[in-house]
Amino acid sequence: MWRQLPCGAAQFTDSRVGRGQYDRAVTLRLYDTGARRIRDFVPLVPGRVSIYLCGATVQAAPHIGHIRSGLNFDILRRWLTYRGNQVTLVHNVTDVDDKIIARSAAEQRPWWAIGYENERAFATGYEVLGCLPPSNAPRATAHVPEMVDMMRGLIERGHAYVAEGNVYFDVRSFPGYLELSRQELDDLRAAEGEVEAGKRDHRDFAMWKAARPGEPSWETPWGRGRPGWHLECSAMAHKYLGRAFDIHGGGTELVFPHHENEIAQSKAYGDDFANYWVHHGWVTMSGEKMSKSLGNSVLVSDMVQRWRPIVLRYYLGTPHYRSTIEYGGQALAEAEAAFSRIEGFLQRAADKAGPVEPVTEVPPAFAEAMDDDLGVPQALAVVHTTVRQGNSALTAGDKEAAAARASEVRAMLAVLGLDPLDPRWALEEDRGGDMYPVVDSLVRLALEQRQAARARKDYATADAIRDQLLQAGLEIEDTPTGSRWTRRG
Ligand SMILES: Nc1ncnc2c1ncn2[C@@H]1O[C@H](COP(=O)(O)OP(=O)(O)OP(=O)(O)O)[C@@H](O)[C@H]1O
Ligand SMILES: [Zn+2]
Repeated sequence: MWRQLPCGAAQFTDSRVGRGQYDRAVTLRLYDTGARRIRDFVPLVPGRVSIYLCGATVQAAPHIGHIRSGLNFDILRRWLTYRGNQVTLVHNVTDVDDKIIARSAAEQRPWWAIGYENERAFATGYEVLGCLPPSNAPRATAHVPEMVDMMRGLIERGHAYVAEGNVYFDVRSFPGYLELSRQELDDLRAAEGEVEAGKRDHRDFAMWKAARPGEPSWETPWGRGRPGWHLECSAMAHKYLGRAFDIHGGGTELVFPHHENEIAQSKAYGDDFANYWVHHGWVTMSGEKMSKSLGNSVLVSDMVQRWRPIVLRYYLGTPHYRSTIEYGGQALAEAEAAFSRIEGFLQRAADKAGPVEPVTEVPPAFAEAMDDDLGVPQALAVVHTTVRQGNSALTAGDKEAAAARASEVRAMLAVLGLDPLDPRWALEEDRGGDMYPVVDSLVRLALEQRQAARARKDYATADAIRDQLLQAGLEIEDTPTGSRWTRRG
């Protein structure tokens, strides 16, 4: 069952991941799409970092690509917090758009019911995978007055015009248009799709769409209508983060047109807008972007039935944020095996040396990797090296060294949101009720016995164990890295 988790379970406190002191020195370097290079990250206000992340269009439940987006920024946020910054993260919800309206008509259900149902599914998806809740998750439809203010300002300054109840942005009025994506206005073709009424130039874009019968609409000085996608982000970033903020993020496909159009609106309105543009790579399937509209979605709700959420987080959160993740079971099995090695060490260290708390400072090599454009793969290599050192210490009977390594591993994992001893992961047990961990350890025991029977070529016993597990309603999958179990059906 895909269960709603208890409210407030994921309340964020700085102390959970951030114990480092902010020393006003630049440590983090980030790839900025605007500059096309890695830049030193200097927040506008020392010790405070403001981030706007383009969020979900809530026409369907989240696939793992959507959650990767939230996860990448969750790790960035945790690292900035560790470095002593107070981070404000705004992650918007697009709760009205063409696809939501089309679905509402097809299913004969209110547009707002579809939006809210999926908004909850997104929030649960992020939470189940251990993302800290954003500082705010504003909905587009709750910010029509702010959008009207922005449109009024842009019309007064000659950057926008009204035509047949639509409000368009005049792209030729803003000289900086297309600087982010480095395109030439002359090369720009009209967007495909329906022709929009009253446009002066085919490249102008709609900020506001005139009402159509049967569709949701809001009152404006120019008649009833509904927001265009780009306007909501400019208006909400302005409202919650002010005239200028540090980082604007989203997937690479948003660079054009969405982020170009946001920049045009906000800057023409008088805002300085974002100081850094951070775009992440996709989760793909057969090389294509996983996408609700392409129908190649792997839903988070399905995935957590087959994989532990912490393993999914490891799988989705540890490749570099600018890389592509081609979805596949083999990589997931490898992620599970790699994560189990870390967990196994922490467990053995606790058995031998007693429970340990995370150290205050992560090892310097880990910090260096994280500072280098959020180099999570390199940082993770430091985790694995530390695990190996810890295992050697255990073998040598050096409890003190093993405990020290375990403390370091926990501190590094906390920054990545992957500390299995963090109470938040106890929520995982909700997947199968309170008995999940008990069942899991019993089934693992049975699988180990089956493995031992196979190793001594006692295939009758191995098969009997497998049959018993199948009869109990479990599915057993043999992978190169070991056997896994899931519940059937
Ligand atoms: N396959 C993917 N991999 C990584 N990030 C993705 C993927 N699909 C969407 N995102 C990101 O998720 C966030 C929310 O996206 P949104 O709901 O607008 O999805 P979308 O791109 O319209 O998805 P879809 O194509 O599935 O409808 C955006 O930052 C977007 O870049
Ligand atoms: Zn946006």
